[in-house]
Amino acid sequence: MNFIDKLNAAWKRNDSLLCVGLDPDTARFPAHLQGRPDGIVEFCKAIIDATADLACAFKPQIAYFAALGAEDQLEAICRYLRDNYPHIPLILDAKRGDIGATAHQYAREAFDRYGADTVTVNPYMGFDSVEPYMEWKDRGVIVLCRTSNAGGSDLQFLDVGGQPLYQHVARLVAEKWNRNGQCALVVGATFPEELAQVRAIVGDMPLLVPGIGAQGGDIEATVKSGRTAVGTGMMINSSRAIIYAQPQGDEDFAAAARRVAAETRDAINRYRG
Ligand SMILES: O=C(O)c1cc(=O)[nH]c(=O)n1[C@@H]1O[C@H](COP(=O)(O)O)[C@@H](O)[C@H]1O
Repeated sequence: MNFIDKLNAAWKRNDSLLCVGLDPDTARFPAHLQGRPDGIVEFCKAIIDATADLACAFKPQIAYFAALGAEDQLEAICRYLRDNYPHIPLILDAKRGDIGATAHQYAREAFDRYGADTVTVNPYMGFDSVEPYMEWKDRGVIVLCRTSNAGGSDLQFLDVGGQPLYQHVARLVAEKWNRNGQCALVVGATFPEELAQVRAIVGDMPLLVPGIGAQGGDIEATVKSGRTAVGTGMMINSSRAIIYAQPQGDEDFAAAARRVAAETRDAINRYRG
């Protein structure tokens, strides 16, 4: 099954547009997992098991692993996801961008080494820096368009021929780059008006939408701006607000993550129409 079909099935199966972000910061781990050589794997497995029926995707962020030289733990987590939850898309968040020959190696890393269903890429170097990922026709390519951070406006809002650059990127991907129907775009939940603009440009193309939760994006505005006619179309990511949810009563960290993930999924579903 290709990435788009898998995503469509996951939206339906779990009645969810929630993507659970795996950004494992060991300093924020519960005491019993700190200092353990397999601490990241155990932390992420517990989060995955606690939220898998609530999520339409999981998104590990590679920097949290690479910074610690813990790529072996990222491999183990990706394997765990593929073996136990093969119906849930695995998004590798790497945001790579480089010349074609190097991009091909990054694509091998994402798709062959980690077995990701899809990967985030940076379009700044143009089509020949993104094309190598498209050789894996059953995988997805998620192109940065309108990022969730304030500084995204520094470049993405520059006027190019009467439209902001992020709209140009949306058109380019929708009309030219998406030859195999495998592309998606990143649009931040912190900018619902731009999200609506992008949705109007790209039709039903899936959007990865980070920025609810810790970054403060408004769920109602996000869903109303980005949903498709059938009330799907988005992987709405929340990382820190879920994986570091404060336990209540005698909950453990994974139960707290499940509680917040369920609340978030339900809040999203309220506005899907
Ligand atoms: O591509 C991404 O996932 C991404 C794009 C973007 O514009 N903004 C953004 O926050 N992200 C990622 O989404 C996650 C957001 O994490 P939280 O703010 O903790 O929910 C992080 O892994 C970011 O690297």
